[in-house]
Amino acid sequence: MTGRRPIRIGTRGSQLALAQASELRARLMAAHGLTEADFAIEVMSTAGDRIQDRPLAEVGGKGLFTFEIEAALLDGRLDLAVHSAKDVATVLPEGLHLSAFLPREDVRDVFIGRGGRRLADLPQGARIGSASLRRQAQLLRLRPDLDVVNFRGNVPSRLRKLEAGEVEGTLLALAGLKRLALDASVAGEILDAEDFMPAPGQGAICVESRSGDAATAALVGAIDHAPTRAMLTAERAFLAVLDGSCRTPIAALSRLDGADLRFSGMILTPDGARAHRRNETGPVAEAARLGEAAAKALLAEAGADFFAGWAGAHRRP
Ligand SMILES: NCc1[nH]cc(CCC(=O)O)c1CC(=O)O
Repeated sequence: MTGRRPIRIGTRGSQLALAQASELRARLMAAHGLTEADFAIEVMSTAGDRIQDRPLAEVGGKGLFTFEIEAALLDGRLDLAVHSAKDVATVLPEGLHLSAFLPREDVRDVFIGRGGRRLADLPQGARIGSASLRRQAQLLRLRPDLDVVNFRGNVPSRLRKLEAGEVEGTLLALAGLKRLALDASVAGEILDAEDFMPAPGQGAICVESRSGDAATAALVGAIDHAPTRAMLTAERAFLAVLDGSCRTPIAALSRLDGADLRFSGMILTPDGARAHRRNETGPVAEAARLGEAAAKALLAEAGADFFAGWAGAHRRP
């Protein structure tokens, strides 16, 4: 690649985003015999980074962490962008596609209690910080007495706020802690993914690029991880059906079992009082259909009144 302009990778500037960009670069270097000098990591600020004082739900979740980066891709200022798959909207801007998925990290959430406290040991009414409606709903389902308050900021700043006593506990994705090498030092309670379901896409990193850019597609296609792509295809199809219909908490879980994909999807009311879950199993090749089928079944099962009461509550990552 010597003599060519560097491959420009767009990313947000959080520590987690930079760790993800480094991971992508390392995989591309290994696959193609490239060096760091062949890449330029372009750090970009997004609306999601700048708006810290309001719940994401109020701001409107879709594309909040990706819009500026996608505009730079479309303008040709970037060759590719790296995102947490969880933050990527189901409908991409015209002209962009997800050209690769990296091997998925752990999908589970971790409860981090002040002083190492576990969820079951929290006092009545304890204040828990989370900006995620999905986590709020599942937490309240287990512990309706808890007081869930909005809690924004990147992973290290949330951990600092917890330590400072702003809240008694918080929930984070284990994947993020691992990528920041914080999983060993942060005493957390790893929650079983069956009992406390992850967000669609949680723990996966995806690469976005221009649909017509064959050179970039070939470059990143070499590191595309087929099992992760299959799981994400089911989860994003599930989300795509529900996104247009509701703004309630949404959780999903895919497991690969030989040639089969076992998909579970769940919708809840934000207070956790009602929840519907649906499982669909079928060939990996039908991943999208499994996710869609689960979503349609849930829409039918939950009924219009399930969604009506929560029209003002937006989905949050
Ligand atoms: N909503 C922000 C966000 N997007 C991706 C991750 C974590 C890493 C991942 O799920 O891949 C996080 C932080 C968190 O939920 O703890």
